[in-house]
Amino acid sequence: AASTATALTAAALAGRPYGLVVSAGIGGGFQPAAPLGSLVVADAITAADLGAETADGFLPVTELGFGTVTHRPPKSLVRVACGATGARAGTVLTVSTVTGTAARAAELRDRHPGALAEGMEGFGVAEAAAAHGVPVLEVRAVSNPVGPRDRAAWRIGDALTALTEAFGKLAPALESWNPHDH
Ligand SMILES: O=C(O)c1cccc(C(=O)CC[C@H]2O[C@@H](n3cnc4c(=O)[nH]cnc43)[C@H](O)[C@@H]2O)c1
Repeated sequence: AASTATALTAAALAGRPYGLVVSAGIGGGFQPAAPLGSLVVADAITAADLGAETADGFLPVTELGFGTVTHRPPKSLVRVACGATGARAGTVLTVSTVTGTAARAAELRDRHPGALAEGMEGFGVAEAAAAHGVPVLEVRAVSNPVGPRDRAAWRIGDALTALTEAFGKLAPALESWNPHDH
């Protein structure tokens, strides 16, 4: 978030503002919807653990009366990104703690039925982009299942290969994206 805000501010001050922010990386995939090596493009970027724990369960900051928990990339941008890369569109959760148990995965799935993946940076990047009025896109290549911690199940190399291939197709598609499309 800090780096994105700094880059956006520096570019704006230099008179060459960015037109789009892309947050990309590896991530955990909710199974079976987002298999290892597959790509997810966020149609919602949601802070999954930004709020308060209460005796009755988790309350997002929005229910505490302030803040934001979801940023929504432009629909046309999501469509273009999925069309170019074959990615699935769904909610990508931003977490501060990587999910490591089946119980936590189930809790997140209950709270966010549209979630396909989780990562750690998307929401902060989206906050910075929103502060500058710049659209945001989040792309995750699935390196591990969301669930019980199992380092043997990680496929970071495969995910990075998928992400690299996706960017070969994504970059030209983004160049031709018209921000005024709906
Ligand atoms: O130690 C672990 O059990 C563990 C499991 C998965 C990921 C990590 C990381 O520290 C990854 C940080 C890095 O990768 C992204 N990422 C990848 N998989 C996940 C995930 O399942 N949940 C959240 N973030 C993930 C993350 O965006 C960071 O860039 C450790």
